[in-house]
Amino acid sequence: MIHSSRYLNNPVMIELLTLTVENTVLAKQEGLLKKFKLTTSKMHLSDSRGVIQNYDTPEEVLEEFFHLRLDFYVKRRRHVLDTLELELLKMDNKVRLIVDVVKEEDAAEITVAWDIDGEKPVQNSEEEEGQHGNNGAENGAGKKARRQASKNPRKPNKKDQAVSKVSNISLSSMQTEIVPATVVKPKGRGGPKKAKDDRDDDDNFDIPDLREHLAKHNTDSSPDHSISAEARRHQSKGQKSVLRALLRFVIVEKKKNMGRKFFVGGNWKCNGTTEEVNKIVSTLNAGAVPSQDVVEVVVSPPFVFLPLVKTSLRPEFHVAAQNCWVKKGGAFTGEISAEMLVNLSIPWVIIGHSERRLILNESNEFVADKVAYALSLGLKVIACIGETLEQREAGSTVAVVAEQTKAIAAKISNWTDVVLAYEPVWAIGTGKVATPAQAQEVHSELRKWLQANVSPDVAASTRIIYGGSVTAANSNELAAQPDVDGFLVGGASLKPEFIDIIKSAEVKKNA
Ligand SMILES: O=C[C@H](O)COP(=O)(O)O
Repeated sequence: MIHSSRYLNNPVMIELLTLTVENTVLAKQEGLLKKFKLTTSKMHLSDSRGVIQNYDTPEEVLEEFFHLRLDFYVKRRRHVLDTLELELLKMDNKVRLIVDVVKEEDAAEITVAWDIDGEKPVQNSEEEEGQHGNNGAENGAGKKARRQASKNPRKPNKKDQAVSKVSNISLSSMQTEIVPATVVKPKGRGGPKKAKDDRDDDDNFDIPDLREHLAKHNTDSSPDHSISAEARRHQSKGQKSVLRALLRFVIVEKKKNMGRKFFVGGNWKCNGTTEEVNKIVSTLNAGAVPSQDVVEVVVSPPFVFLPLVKTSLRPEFHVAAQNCWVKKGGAFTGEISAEMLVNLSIPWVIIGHSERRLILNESNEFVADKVAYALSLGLKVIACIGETLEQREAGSTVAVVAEQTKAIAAKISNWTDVVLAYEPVWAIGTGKVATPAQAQEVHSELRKWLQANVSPDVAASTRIIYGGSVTAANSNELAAQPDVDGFLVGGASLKPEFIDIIKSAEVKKNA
C-alpha cells in the first residue's frame, strides 16, 4: 500500500508495507486507522506554559492553545498595522516635503526660468569657464536677468507653461514609465526600498524631456565664481533637488488627474416589478464589494422605481435614469425631464443607449444635445456609443464610434462628468461578448480620438467602459485591459452575479 517513503517527512517513523488486494480488504474491514495505529488516546505536548501535559482529545489541545494563538494573531495584526502606518507616515512626509519645496516661490521661479526660457544652461566646468571667459559679475548679472525675465509680465504664465509642457508628454510614457520610485504609493503597498543617490533620482525620469532637463542641470548653473567649486557643487545640488521636486510634484498631480476610478453600471432596462426590484436591492445591499476608493457603482432601474431604489439602496451605490428629455420639460407627453431627475436627486443618466438610437431613431446630434443639456443641469452622464454588426463587418467600427463621440464633443466643453460606454450592438443581450482584445482595441482608439480631437487631459481622464454580454465569467479578463475602465451591464445586473462583476474592479486595483 505504501510503496515509497519519498512523500513522507520522517523516514524513522516509516514502516514500509506492501499489501495484497486481499490484505487491503482485511485491513479496511479492521479499520485503517486502527490497523496502522493512526490514532492515539495519548497526546503529550508542551502546554502554553511549556509544561508537558497529556491530552486525551484534539479538542483539549485546541482549547489549550486557542487563547495563545489568538493573542499571537492580535499581536501580529498590530505589528502589521504599525508597519503599514509607519510606511504611510513616511510617504506622507515625502509628499509634504515635495509640496513644501515647490511652494517656495523663489526656488520655483529659478526652476521655471531654467525650464521655460529656453536658455542655454550656464556651463560650469573649468574647461567651459575658460572657453567663455566669463567672470563672476557677468554671470551674476546674467542670473539676475534670468530671474527678472521669469518675472517679466509679458511671460506671466511660466509656471503654467511648465506644467503644460510636462502635460504634453506622451500619454503612454506618462502612464507606464515615468513615475519616480519615491512618489506616493497606494496606502499599505510599500514597494521595495531603494538606496538613494543622485543617479538613482535621475534614473527615475524616463521622459526624454525630463532627462534633458536633468542633463542640463548636471552642469553647475551657478554662475557665481566668487564661491568655491565645492560650494557651487553644493548649490547646484540644491537646485537640482528643487527641480526634481517640482517635476515629481507635477507628475504626481498629473497621475492623480489620470486616475480613472473603475465604474460599474447596472442597466436594468425595462425590467422588474416592485417585488423583483426589492429582491435585487437586497442582494446588492448584502454583497461584499470593494470600497468606494476602488469602484464606483451606479444602477439604473426604470423611471418608476427610481425613488424606491434610491431610498432603499446602500448609500455608496448610486442611481441613474435610463434617459431624459433633450431640453426643458413641458408639453412632451411620456418624457421625463432632466429637471425632474435633478429634483429627485438622481445624479446619473444614461443617454444614447443603442436600443434608443436604433428602435427610437435617436440620431447622433439628438443624443449629443441630450448629453449637453443633462450636463448643463449638473447631471452626470453615461453616454453610449457602439457599432452594429453590419458596421463592424464593413470595417467601420472606429469610424462609427468616432462619429458618435464627435457629435457629443461638438456640444460639450467639460468631460468631467461623462463616462463613455462603448457597447457594440452585436454584443448586447446576445451572449456574444467582445473579446478583451476587441474591447481594448476600440477603447484605445477612442482614447486616441479624444487625445487628438478634444485634449490629452480628457483622453487620459475620461472613463471608457464596456457593455455587451458582460458576466461574472468574462468581467475579470475584460477589466484587465488597460483602456477598459469598467462596465455597463444589462442582463447580469439583475442577478446576484452583478456583485462578482463589481469585484472585478480589484483586477484593476492590483494591475
Ligand atoms: O446597457 C447595457 C448593455 O445594453 C448591455 O446589455 P447586456 O449586458 O444584457 O448585453
